[in-house]
Amino acid sequence: MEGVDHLASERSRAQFDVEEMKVVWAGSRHALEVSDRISRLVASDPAFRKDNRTSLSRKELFKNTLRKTAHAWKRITELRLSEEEASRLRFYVDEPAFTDLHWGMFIPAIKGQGTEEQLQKWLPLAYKMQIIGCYAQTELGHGSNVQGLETTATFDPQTDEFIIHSPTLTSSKWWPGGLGKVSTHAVIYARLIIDGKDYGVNGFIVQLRSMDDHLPLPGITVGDIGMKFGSGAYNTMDNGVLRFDHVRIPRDQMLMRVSQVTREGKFVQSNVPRQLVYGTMVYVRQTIVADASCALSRAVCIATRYSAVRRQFGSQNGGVETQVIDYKTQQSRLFPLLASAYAFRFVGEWLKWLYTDVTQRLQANDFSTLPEAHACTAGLKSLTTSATADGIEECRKLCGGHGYLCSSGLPELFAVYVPACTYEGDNIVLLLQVARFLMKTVSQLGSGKKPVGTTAYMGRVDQLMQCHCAVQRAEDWLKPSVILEAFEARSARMSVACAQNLTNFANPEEGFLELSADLTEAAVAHCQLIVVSKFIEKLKQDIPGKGVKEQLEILCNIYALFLLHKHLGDFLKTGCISPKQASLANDQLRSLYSQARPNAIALVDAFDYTDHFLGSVLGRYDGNVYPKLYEEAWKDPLNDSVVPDGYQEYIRPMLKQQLRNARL
Ligand SMILES: CCCCCCCC/C=C\CCCCCCCCCCC/C=C/C(=O)SCCNC(=O)CCNC(=O)[C@H](O)C(C)(C)COP(=O)(O)OP(=O)(O)OC[C@H]1O[C@@H](n2cnc3c(N)ncnc32)[C@H](O)[C@@H]1OP(=O)(O)O
Ligand SMILES: Cc1cc2nc3c(=O)[nH]c(=O)nc-3n(C[C@H](O)[C@H](O)[C@H](O)COP(=O)(O)OP(=O)(O)OC[C@H]3O[C@@H](n4cnc5c(N)ncnc54)[C@H](O)[C@@H]3O)c2cc1C
Repeated sequence: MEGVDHLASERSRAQFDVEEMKVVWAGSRHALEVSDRISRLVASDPAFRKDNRTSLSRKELFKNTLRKTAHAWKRITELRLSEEEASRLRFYVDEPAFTDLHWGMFIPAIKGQGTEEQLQKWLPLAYKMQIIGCYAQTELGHGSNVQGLETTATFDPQTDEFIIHSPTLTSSKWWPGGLGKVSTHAVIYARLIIDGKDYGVNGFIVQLRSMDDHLPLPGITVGDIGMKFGSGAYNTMDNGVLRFDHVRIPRDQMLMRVSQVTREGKFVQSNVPRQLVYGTMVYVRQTIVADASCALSRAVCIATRYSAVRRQFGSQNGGVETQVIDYKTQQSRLFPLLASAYAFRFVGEWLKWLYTDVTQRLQANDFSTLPEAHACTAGLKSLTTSATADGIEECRKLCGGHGYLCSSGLPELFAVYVPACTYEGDNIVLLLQVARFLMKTVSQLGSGKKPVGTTAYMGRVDQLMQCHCAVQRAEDWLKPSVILEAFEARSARMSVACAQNLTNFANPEEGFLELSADLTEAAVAHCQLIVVSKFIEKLKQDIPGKGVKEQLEILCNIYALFLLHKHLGDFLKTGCISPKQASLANDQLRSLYSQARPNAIALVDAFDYTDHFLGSVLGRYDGNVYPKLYEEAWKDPLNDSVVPDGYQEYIRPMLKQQLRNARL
């Protein structure tokens, strides 16, 4: 029935103020106003229609994306949208495009690694989109191992130029988004060679295409790398391949904030750490954490609404069947994901603060917090994207068969999201970076150097190695101090165990390789502690609105106790809790699910997603699922004709043949 809210009775059961929860989710009243206004602007503009994506060919899909980005840019300039509004518009348009790399990596790379003069020259052009850029780091042969890149930038003192060259097939740039068909420029990463000496990987601005006719410049071969996972999905993006044949660029197109090459060909290292060449990745990893909460909340919103609509079994005497959301198994799969979406939101907010803080310090030549910023962005990027990709797939299963239909929105969401586990650093490679940081922290404990920031708890290692969990009743698991101590003890004990095992190897690098699987588990434990502790910190803030804080407390406890249940092996093996305490945690978790149940629909309404953005028949706000699913099926191009194309050629002859055989 059109216009009827099938989820109204669910909404009436909510025990908190949904409008105030929307403010908490958005981050502020102002952010909610902007987000709400822009989401409606996008949803009401037919140019941003997206329900036909999965049936378009690659060429149509790509052209459609070009049309949408041009329209988006027109609206941004016509309406004079602020950076915040423009970025919300990009979010609600919900389509990966070359503009992501232009705004998200090309501009930040120049900003972070360029000198003042370089910023003044390139940024105005890029901001007005008079040039379009991408971030070309990865090559066919090397992605994770940035130090292994092969593209060369050889200084020619005669002409004051660099010669950019791809010496091997494996040195071809491979993957950069926006490179294949659109970008006119790129920040490319290449080995700096002066007078035969290799000075390692640096960034260079290179023009790729003519500004007159868009043709590649001499010496440049560029194209798209081909179809990717899923229909629609990330295929709106022109991930590209690029080869250089001795392409010359002026010397001042090397990004020279970190290192410089003088007119005489002298290499000069600034007083900033070399690692700043990797700065753009730190920036993007931080944005990816915030984005994880968006992708996960979207899947959870669909699965929660559908779970309240869907009924199976349990009918007594012809009465209504049970809503599947009332099954404890459904709750134990769904509610931890709901809690994770909120947890990732808050850790994302905190990470943004950390990133801003480290950037300000870098500007003042204080590099002390850079290793922590790298470890946190790498680790949390890894943790949140892995959990989100798995969570989206779990939401698909939570929707049963209908979740497999493209009209559920979940297959495309998964296909677009899952490369986040790989891009901006493979998740395992990034966890190993965290592990390195943790091992360094543990090794310095005896030196009197006090760990700070997210590793401050390691400073209490003696106490954490011996403490006994105080839980005696299930309710004790609701105390933040109890949860924190259990997570800190588990993380400290796992790191210390790894550090002790490493001492059994004569060569520490060999030991690190041999123990790398254990090390990634220690890194996960540390990152989970960060997420739990930031959720707990969030709850210490003043949070207005009837029942809002109480609901967040329930979600925080679900998140922590769900992790404890999932990683019980770690907690028991390290002796942080006893089997009896584990079973009390489980009892508490079941009780928390019951408390979350009446609020589930309102908790996903608080994400404030429009039906346009959700793009899901199952997740519709009004819960009117069945008529819409039925309607949607008839829109499939296969249903354009009752008898399919191909009947005459393939089906009819087969049927006739069977008939002839039967007569013989
Ligand atoms: C609709 C139209 C709208 C119109 C427009 C509207 C406006 C829109 C506005 C906004 C839109 C914005 C949208 C943004 C969206 C962004 C989209 C993102 C899409 C993502 C696409 C993907 C891109 C990529 O993938 S780029 C390539 C990424 N590559 C990697 O991540 C490679 C991974 N490898 C590495 O990072 C490193 O090599 C390493 C970490 C593995 C290190 O390797 P290793 O060799 O061991 O170490 P080494 O290099 O020797 O380093 C030694 C020490 O340095 C430390 N270190 C390493 N990395 C860092 C770092 N990043 N920072 C600081 N320190 C670092 C390392 O720990 C070592 O330290 P130690 O103390 O010596 O141990
Ligand atoms: C959709 C998408 C968009 C992208 N966009 C861009 C872009 O715009 N610009 C750009 O420059 N790049 C881009 N990339 C490339 C991306 O950054 C790399 O693919 C990524 O960094 C992983 O590197 P790799 O492909 O070399 O993986 P590999 O390193 O080859 O990984 C293969 C396997 O080896 C394992 N492995 C590797 N090293 C280690 C180790 N030291 N220890 C243990 N295991 C290890 C990994 O865990 C993985 O299982 C994009 C990639 C994708 C998928």
